[in-house]
Amino acid sequence: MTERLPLMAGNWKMNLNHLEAIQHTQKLAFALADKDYEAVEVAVMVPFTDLRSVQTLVDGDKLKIKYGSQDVSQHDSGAYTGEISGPMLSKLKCAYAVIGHSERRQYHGENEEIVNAKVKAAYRNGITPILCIGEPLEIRKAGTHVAYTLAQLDGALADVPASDAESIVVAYEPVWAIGTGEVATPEDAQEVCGAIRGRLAELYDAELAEKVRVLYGGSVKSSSAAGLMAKPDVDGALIGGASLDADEFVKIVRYREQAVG
Ligand SMILES: O=C[C@H](O)COP(=O)(O)O
Repeated sequence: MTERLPLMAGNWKMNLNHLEAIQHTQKLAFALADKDYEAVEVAVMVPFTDLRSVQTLVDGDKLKIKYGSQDVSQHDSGAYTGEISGPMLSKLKCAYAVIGHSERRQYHGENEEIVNAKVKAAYRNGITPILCIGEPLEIRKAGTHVAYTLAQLDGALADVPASDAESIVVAYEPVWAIGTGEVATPEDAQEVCGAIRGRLAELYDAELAEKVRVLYGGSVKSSSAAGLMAKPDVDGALIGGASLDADEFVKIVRYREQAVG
């Protein structure tokens, strides 16, 4: 079985201006030790306006923390006012781009076709997508959450070759758990993360599916991280609110030191 290095990715959402971003990243860099990075990959997904500041810090101080954007345009250049392209992000050495976050789907009308085009734009520019999928509350209540989430996965990966898909990060983020304080149980997370891995094996092959990291996101805190991470198909977390508190984020990175609760 492939060893998957867990990924703890903070999604700052629309928080922290570039000065605050510098302060926050320095705090993380100061708190995290080499041994933390050996056990876990640590990343921050920051607002576009913070990227240059974070890049300068990471490059200048040779920090091991990775960074990326929260979106990417499906187009590489042109008359798309307000958009930020893959080549721009790759010039800033972004390792990752969050794609298809439920807030983008809800507030910016991103559908499967757009998400699929954005996944391809990221790969075209050497950026690894953190693809977000997950069901809203009414779908969970109807009991069709696995099928719903897998359909989102199918749509996002349409015509994406295995040579690209093998590096994708998939984040299962049930919408009802995002920013609500209502974290999914480890069993809920495992059910869908396991199904995602199963579908990757069907779409590609078992070897690829074993390599891909599947994260859970939705109200993750240091008190819930260890329990989620104990599940075999949960390979990390996409952390919103708790990633804005450096001490709490570091505790999540060090989930192995926390009780399984
Ligand atoms: O991308 C992160 C998720 O939307 C989770 O956010 P949250 O941890 O604030 O619930």
